[in-house]
Amino acid sequence: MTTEPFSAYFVEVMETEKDSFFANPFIRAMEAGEVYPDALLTYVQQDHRYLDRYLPLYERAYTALTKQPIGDLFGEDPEEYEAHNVLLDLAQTDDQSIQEGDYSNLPVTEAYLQHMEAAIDANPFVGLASLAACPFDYGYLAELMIQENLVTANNPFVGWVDYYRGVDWGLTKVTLDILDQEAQKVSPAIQEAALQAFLKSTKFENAFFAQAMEVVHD
Ligand SMILES: Cc1ncc(CO)c(N)n1
Repeated sequence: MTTEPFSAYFVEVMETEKDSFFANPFIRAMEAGEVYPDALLTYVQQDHRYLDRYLPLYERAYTALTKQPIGDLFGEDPEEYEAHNVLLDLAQTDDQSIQEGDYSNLPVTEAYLQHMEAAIDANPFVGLASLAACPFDYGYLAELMIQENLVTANNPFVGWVDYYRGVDWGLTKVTLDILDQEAQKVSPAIQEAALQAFLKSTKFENAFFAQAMEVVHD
């Protein structure tokens, strides 16, 4: 056992991966305050699908590890409508198409969800680590974007960044606390598998932004 909490590795992963997030065309457009309506709509559609499946997966891993019901852990806006609406407003569209659901999952969306599902099936600790990237990475990136003045008050995306800077910390903290506690009960091999699952999810997070931007160039 190491003296560092298990979740400290997640910070290390993001320190390594952050440059590739900031090279991502979707993030670069955000920093530049450039609005690509098709990319934003595609992102929100895919994210709506993603969260619909993510939330039950999270609940599965959470209850398997803690033996507790999920309660109101997801808070008041589990589908993240507030954040999505910032993007839909910028794209000058309402969310009708999203609610009607007349679109399919893009490959990264599907692959990312299947990765988390398989991780939970294999082991709930590994599963929760794979699920942790979702709140952790957004919180980390949003904080950095504000701290480093990459997105400032007059940037049209500042509301989106502010949302993830604040709201996701609740779920992040609970998730990291569980992982830090459970890490002490699992083998080094399972810890390593969990770290790899988190890294893979983080790479999917980057690809998830990128796939939305690809529609602009179609
Ligand atoms: C794909 C993805 N990752 C992370 C978040 C943040 O919850 C989100 N809404 N969507």
